[in-house]
Amino acid sequence: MESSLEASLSSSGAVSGAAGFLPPARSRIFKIIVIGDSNVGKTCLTYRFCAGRFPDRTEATIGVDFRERAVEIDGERIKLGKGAAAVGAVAGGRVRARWQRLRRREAANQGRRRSLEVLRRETYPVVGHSRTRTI
Ligand SMILES: Nc1nc2c(ncn2[C@@H]2O[C@H](COP(=O)(O)OP(=O)(O)OP(=O)(O)O)[C@@H](O)[C@H]2O)c(=O)[nH]1
Repeated sequence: MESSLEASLSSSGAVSGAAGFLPPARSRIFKIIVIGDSNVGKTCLTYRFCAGRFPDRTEATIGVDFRERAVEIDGERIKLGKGAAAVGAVAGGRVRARWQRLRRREAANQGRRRSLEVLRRETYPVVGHSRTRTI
C-alpha cells in the first residue's frame, strides 16, 4: 500500500521531473492525546518529550494544551502532535462524559496516552482500566 508520504511525492509529479528539483517531503502527522486526572504530570510528561527537559514551573492547564515534536523513524520524518487535557476537574459522572466527548473528538488520532499518578489510586478510574498497561 502506498504511504501518504509516497502519495504526496508522486502526486506532485516533481520526483521524476528532469529539473532535479525535489520539494521538501511532507511529514506524516500522528496525534497523541494525554489525558488524566489533574496534577498527575501530563504537562511535565509532554513538555519533557517535546522540549527534552522538564519545565521550570507548571500551572494548571485549563482546557487542552498542544505541543509538537518531529522524529525520524526508519528514515522518515514524522511529526507527533501531543495534546494534554485534564479531566479530573469535572466531578463524578461528568468526568466520564467529558472523556467520551474527547475520545469522539479525537477519533482520528493514531495514538492515545493516559496519565495517572501511581501513588494516588483515586486518579486511576478517571482514565479507565480497559487498555491501561503497567510498564
Ligand atoms: N515527583 C514527581 N513530581 C512530578 C512528576 N511529574 C510532574 N510532577 C509534579 O507534579 C505537579 C503537576 O505536574 P503537571 O505536569 O502540571 O500535571 P498536570 O497533570 O499537567 O496538571 P493539570 O494541568 O492540573 O491537569 C507539578 O508540581 C510537577 O512538578 C514526576 O514524575 N515526579
